[in-house]
Order: sequence, then C-alpha cells, then structure tokens
Amino acid sequence: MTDQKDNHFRCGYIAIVGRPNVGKSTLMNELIGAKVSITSRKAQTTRHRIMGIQTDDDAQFIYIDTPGFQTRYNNALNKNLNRTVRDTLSTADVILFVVDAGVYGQADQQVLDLIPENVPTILVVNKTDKVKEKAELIPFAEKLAALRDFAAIVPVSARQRFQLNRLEEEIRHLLPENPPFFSPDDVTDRSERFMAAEIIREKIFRYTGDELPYTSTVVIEQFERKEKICRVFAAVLVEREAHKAMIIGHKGEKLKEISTEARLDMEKMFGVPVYLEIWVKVKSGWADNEAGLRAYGYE
Ligand SMILES: Nc1nc2c(ncn2[C@@H]2O[C@H](COP(=O)(O)OP(=O)(O)OP(=O)(O)O)[C@@H](O)[C@H]2O)c(=O)[nH]1
Repeated sequence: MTDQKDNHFRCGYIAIVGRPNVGKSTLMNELIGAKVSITSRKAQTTRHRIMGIQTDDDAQFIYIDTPGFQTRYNNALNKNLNRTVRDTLSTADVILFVVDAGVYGQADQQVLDLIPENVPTILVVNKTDKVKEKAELIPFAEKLAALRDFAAIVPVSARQRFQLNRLEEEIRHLLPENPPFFSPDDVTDRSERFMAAEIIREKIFRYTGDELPYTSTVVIEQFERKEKICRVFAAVLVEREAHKAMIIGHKGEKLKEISTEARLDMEKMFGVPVYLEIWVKVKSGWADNEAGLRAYGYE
C-alpha cells in the first residue's frame, strides 16, 4: 500500500517519449515486467503505439510507447510517426520525458517542444549506469530543470532496474482517480497476432543491419491459434527487389535464420509450438501512400 490519504483507485495513461534510442521501450518493459515492446540497438524500431498495463492494489498504470520522433525523412510514413507522437501526448495523463544521462541535444529539445505544458511531465534521466561519477548528474539535471516545470526529475537505469520503484511512486501520485480500465490480468491490449508481426520485424532489422530501409513492413496474413499449436503466415512487404534479396540472403539462409529466431521467440511468448511461414513481397511505394499505410494498420 502507498501513503495515499484516500482509498480511491487511480488509473491513467502514461506516455513515454524521447528521441530514438534513449531506452523508452526498455523502460516500459521493465516497469511492467514483461516483454511487450520490441527493443533494438538500432534506433526507430517502434512504429506502433503499444500499451503495457500494470495493476496493483490501488492503481492501474497504462503505458503508451511512442515511436522515436523523426525528422530525417519527410515521407508519409514519418509524418505519420510524428502525428502519432503528438496524438499520444495530447491524450496522456502523465508524460515521461526520457533522456540519456549526460546527453541533451537538439533532438531531445525537439521532443520537449512537442510536450504540452499542461500535462504533468516527469523528466527521466535514463542510463545512469553509464555514468561513473554520479555527482556529474547533478549539474546535468539542474540544467534540464531550468527548461521546464517538471513534476519530478528521476535518474534511473532501466536496464539495471535502478530507481524504477521511485519512478513508479512519482507516476502514481500524478494519476487521476479512475476505476481500472482493463482487467488486472491484461499485460497489453495488443493481440498475439500483432506481437507476431513485431517479433518478425525485430528479427529482420537485427539481421539486415542498417541497409534495409524503414519502409519495409510485416503483415500477418493468417493467424490460427489452437490450444496446442499456433500457425502464423506472414508477408514482409518491401519496396524493391534489392530489399527482398537483402532479407532472403544467399540461398535463403538469412530468411531461414530470421524465421527460426522469430519462431522461438513466439513459442516463448505464446507458450505453444509455433508453425511460421514468412514470404517476402515487393510492394513499391507503399510508404508514400496514406491509404496504403492505413491498410497496414498505421492509422
Ligand atoms: N547502459 C544502458 N543502456 C540502456 C538502458 N536502457 C536502454 N538501454 C539500451 O539502449 C538501446 C535503445 O533502447 P530502446 O529501449 O530500444 O530505446 P527506444 O528509446 O525505445 O528506441 P526507439 O524505439 O528507437 O525510439 C538498447 O541497446 C538498450 O539496451 C540503460 O538503463 N542503460
């Protein structure tokens, strides 16, 4: 139990924002204690809004992960990503603005500029494990404190779970009084079908390194969930024949590795054996086409 004076339940949406690669997905996963969002060494892996839900005796925390704010390419897909960030922020009850310990640049400032002044915002200084002299964090935090009237400033290490309880307490106090919106057993509102696509996407990005453009996407064409087996038929949509070759690899070896790793992750997550088929298809120009994006679930 907490030191709350009232007995009223609290529930609300917590948006996690920050420039790519500051550790937003890792933070959300550690806060809710389950692997829901996909993390990667490579920036910009998170395209969809993903919610992770954590419920205890007196509060329900609904976390919203956001895509990294992106300014580099100006196509429909990225305009869509930035719009998602703004929509996420305007509907949040609490915002976690995540920065990398000791690093604050233009990209961070661009994200801060998107955060509405009237939504309580906690500054989360992540990756403190990388800073040997912790005293160095004090002037850094003071500099950032001058930028905005933050509700709290909490240094954490998402990876080492350092100070996550403190962060959770700060969030709890800022949540509005509401009954729980979700059943306590819900971890995410995304279906297994969606998670299957996310897992495949993560493997593709890991195996193709930096070469494959972000414009490729994964569509689950068929998803059959039985008690003892799960069958997944997925299509990877790419823009060019050359991209298709990057994923398939020499004699199909890369695609085989991607499929095997994705299947193993799905089996771990779904708790049953998984039969997985992945096809790579060339679908030119889909990332520049708003209707195309909607068709693939980027509302
Ligand atoms: N040293 C250290 N590394 C961390 C910490 N938290 C996350 N990372 C690493 O930082 C990298 C990026 O983490 P993500 O969680 O994918 O970052 P993100 O902000 O969600 O990235 P996008 O989806 O690209 O916006 C990964 O290699 C993480 O392992 C931390 O507390 N300490």
